[in-house]
Amino acid sequence: MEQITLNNDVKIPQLGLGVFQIEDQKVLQDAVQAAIKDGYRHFDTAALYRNEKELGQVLADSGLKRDEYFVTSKVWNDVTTYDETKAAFAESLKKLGTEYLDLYLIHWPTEGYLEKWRALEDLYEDGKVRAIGVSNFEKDDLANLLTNARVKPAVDQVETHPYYQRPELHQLLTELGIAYESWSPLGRAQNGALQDPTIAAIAQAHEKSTAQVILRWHLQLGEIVIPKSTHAARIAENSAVFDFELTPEEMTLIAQLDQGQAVG
Ligand SMILES: NC(=O)C1=CN([C@@H]2O[C@H](COP(=O)(O)OP(=O)(O)OC[C@H]3O[C@@H](n4cnc5c(N)ncnc54)[C@H](OP(=O)(O)O)[C@@H]3O)[C@@H](O)[C@H]2O)C=CC1
Ligand SMILES: O=C1CO[C@H](CO)[C@@H](O)[C@@H]1O
Repeated sequence: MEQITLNNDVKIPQLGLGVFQIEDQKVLQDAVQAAIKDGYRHFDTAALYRNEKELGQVLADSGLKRDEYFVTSKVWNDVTTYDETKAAFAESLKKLGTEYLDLYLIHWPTEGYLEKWRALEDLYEDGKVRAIGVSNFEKDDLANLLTNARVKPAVDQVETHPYYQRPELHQLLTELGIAYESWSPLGRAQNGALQDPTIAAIAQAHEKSTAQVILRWHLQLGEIVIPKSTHAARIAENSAVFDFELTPEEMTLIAQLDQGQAVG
């Protein structure tokens, strides 16, 4: 699995498994076990997803050593103070059954996010989390955070797919040295991108699926991606994206599909 080096030198596998909406223990177990077999070593959860305990259990039973996989969790919007953030982090660690997180994110820039960031900075400086970052932060939120931060976020996890490409945010994060992580990278399979004729033609040329072309496009833009699936065949398909390359012309054709349309 390819890795990206974050701005604090921590390495993150560029592709991971998102586990939003996988709450059933058996379904989660099957998905994560299938992913591990296919080489996934990066798992993206959140307090909101109500599956940290189940994910922690599968990882603990996987036979992988703790430093062989990367786990992200996120502090939800109902947490608004420094102390609540520390408590939420401790709760996530306990549920995940681990002594540290690889990446902890502020899920949305809602009430108290500067105070929440101070708690994340302290957790980071205490060695409880290897990298800290944000999610769903736009230009103004980032500017405000950076004015007040001691530690620069390592990552901004934001919605991105071919019909919602966000080139300006991409450029800004590149300039700031903050890694771009894409959520709903397949447009949640809801917006038609998986059936797009331009993407289908590119897929046919490479003997790949449209999902693989979309994920490859994200990877070639330097993004971290966390597609979600509960189906073993799709989990395998989504990880088989490191053995082909889109041409500059194909990247341009996909760039032209942007509609500025979010799904989340
Ligand atoms: N920070 C944030 O605010 C947010 C973060 N996230 C994170 O991002 C992850 C991914 O985003 P998500 O919203 O789940 O959307 P995705 O873009 O990953 O799409 C998931 C959907 O696509 C389907 N799918 C997956 N692979 C394929 C394939 N190869 N072919 C056809 N269909 C496929 C899945 O179905 P099936 O499972 O049936 O295979 C599911 O319905 C989440 O799990 C979560 O970790 C998501 C939303 C917000
Ligand atoms: O992580 C998340 C999963 O999706 C939800 C609905 O789009 C988001 O609100 C949330 O941020």
